[in-house]
Amino acid sequence: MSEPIRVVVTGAAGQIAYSLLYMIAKGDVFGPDQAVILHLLDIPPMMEVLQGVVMELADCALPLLRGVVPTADPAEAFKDVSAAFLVGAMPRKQGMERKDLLSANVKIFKVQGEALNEYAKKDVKVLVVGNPANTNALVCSKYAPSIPRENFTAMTRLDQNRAQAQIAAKAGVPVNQVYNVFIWGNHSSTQVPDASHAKVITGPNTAISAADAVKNEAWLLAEFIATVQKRGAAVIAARKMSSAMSAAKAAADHMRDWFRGTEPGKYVSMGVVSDGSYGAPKDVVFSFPVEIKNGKWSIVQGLPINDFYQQLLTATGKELEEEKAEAFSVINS
Ligand SMILES: NC(=O)c1ccc[n+]([C@@H]2O[C@H](COP(=O)([O-])OP(=O)(O)OC[C@H]3O[C@@H](n4cnc5c(N)ncnc54)[C@H](O)[C@@H]3O)[C@@H](O)[C@H]2O)c1
Ligand SMILES: O=C(O)C[C@H](O)C(=O)O
Repeated sequence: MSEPIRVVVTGAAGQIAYSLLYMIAKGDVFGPDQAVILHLLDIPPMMEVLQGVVMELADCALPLLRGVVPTADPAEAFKDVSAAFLVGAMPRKQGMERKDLLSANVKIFKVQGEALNEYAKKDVKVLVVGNPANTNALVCSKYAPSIPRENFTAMTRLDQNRAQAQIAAKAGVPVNQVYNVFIWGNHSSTQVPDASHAKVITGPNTAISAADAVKNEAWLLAEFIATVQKRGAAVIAARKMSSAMSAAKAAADHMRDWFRGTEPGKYVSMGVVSDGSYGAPKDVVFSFPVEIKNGKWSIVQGLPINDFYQQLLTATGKELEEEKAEAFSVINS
């Protein structure tokens, strides 16, 4: 058993954290041999609620959990952390787009970027979940210049998981038989769920394309894309609250793969600071298919993209550039 690592979860008294903390503390993310000390950040009015979460974590009697630090102080929360789940932010309500949260949330990520810069380990891996996640991740990275930009990522894994589940249901196979469906661009309704490279496992050493498995190309190009793009809104309409259990699972998947790597030939979606690959605008946080080895992600290069998807990629990239401009005008106002 190695030394415990310190992991911060912000918004620790909120909905997503309620599921996520358990997954981290029981070893789903950093593995069964990695002990953790959880730092729980929330705002001062939530400290009493947070005490209830602390009690429940103790009552789970989890052997990997070696300490819990509940706090409203970013300096204490980010001190010496190796991983940061930035969840704390306002969720959208029915009828809103995620970018409508920019003015409420973006300043949180400036403050937390500064705190990461000052107090976290220099190799900290940061996952931004709070919406609008891509642009918040970009802001956070800008205010943490001493930490490499590739250490700041935004969550599009929930969209990928949704896409995988849709294809599995349509093909009539368990979800783990579907791979290489991924998400391009923004975690917004312009995101591009792309099944054109997806495969469905049909036997011990055989796989076919998702198109052959679902036998319905028109569905893959229209209803599938729209369902995944609008799934967050559909959950809000039904639950009257935004997704939480599935968001926590996706955050755990994202950080697990980042720390522990991806299987050869199997790609995952991550919002990362764009280098302009596939014609995406540079210097926005854009979701790409990535492979991960030794704790480092790299964008999968050379995938053929047809005109249909290329146009969608251009639109989601444009939205990210607009969000970026708005975010910095809010911060500078
Ligand atoms: N990227 C994704 O796929 C995805 C999925 C689901 C939800 N989200 C987003 O995640 C965020 C959190 O959702 P939730 O359902 O847990 O919301 P929630 O309202 O249940 O919890 C948010 C928590 O954050 C806390 N908080 C607010 N400001 C803070 C700050 N400055 N520092 C620390 N904590 C702070 C709040 O007090 C609250 O306890 C929302 O922005 C939501 O839209 C993103
Ligand atoms: O849709 C939302 O506002 C929450 C989250 O981003 C989601 O995709 O479920």
